Amino acid sequence: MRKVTKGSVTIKLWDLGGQRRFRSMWERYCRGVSAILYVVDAADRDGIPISRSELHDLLAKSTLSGIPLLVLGNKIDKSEALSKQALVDQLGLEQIKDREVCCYMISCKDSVNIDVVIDWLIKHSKTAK
Ligand SMILES: Nc1nc2c(ncn2[C@@H]2O[C@H](COP(=O)(O)OP(=O)(O)OP(=O)(O)O)[C@@H](O)[C@H]2O)c(=O)[nH]1
Repeated sequence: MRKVTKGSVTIKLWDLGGQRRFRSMWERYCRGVSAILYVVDAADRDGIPISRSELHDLLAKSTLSGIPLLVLGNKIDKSEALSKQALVDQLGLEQIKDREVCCYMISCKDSVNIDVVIDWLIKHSKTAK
C-alpha cells in the first residue's frame, strides 16, 4: 500500500499484480474502494483483448457494482501505442453503463498526464465527498 498526499487529501493505493496468478485476488482488494484504476499497456496491442475480458469479468462482480473506474493507457511514449479512441473501443469502455468511467492516456516514463490522474483520484476519494 502506498499513500499519496496532495493538500489535505491522502489517497491510499494498492498496486495489484497484473499477472494471471494474481487476477483472482483483484476482486477481494477492490471491495469497498472509492475507485478502481485499471492500467493497460497501450503499446501492447496483442494484450488488449485479454485486458478487455479481465476488466469486464472484474466489473461483473456484484460486490464491485457502481465503483468508479479510471482506465489508464500507459506507455504513450512508444510509437506503437494505441490512440485513446482505439483503446476505448478495444476495451469496450463505452459498453460499461453501471458506473462512471474515465480514460486517460499516460506515460509513466515521461510523466505525461500523471497530474490529471492524481486530480481524478482526489475528486473520487472518500474525503473529498
Ligand atoms: N516505455 C515505457 N515503459 C514503461 C512505462 N511505464 C512502465 N514501463 C516499463 O514497463 C515495465 C513493466 O513495468 P511494471 O511497473 O513492472 O509493470 P506492472 O504493470 O506494475 O507489472 P505487474 O504488476 O507485474 O503487472 C518496466 O520495464 C517499466 O520500466 C512507460 O510509460 N513507458
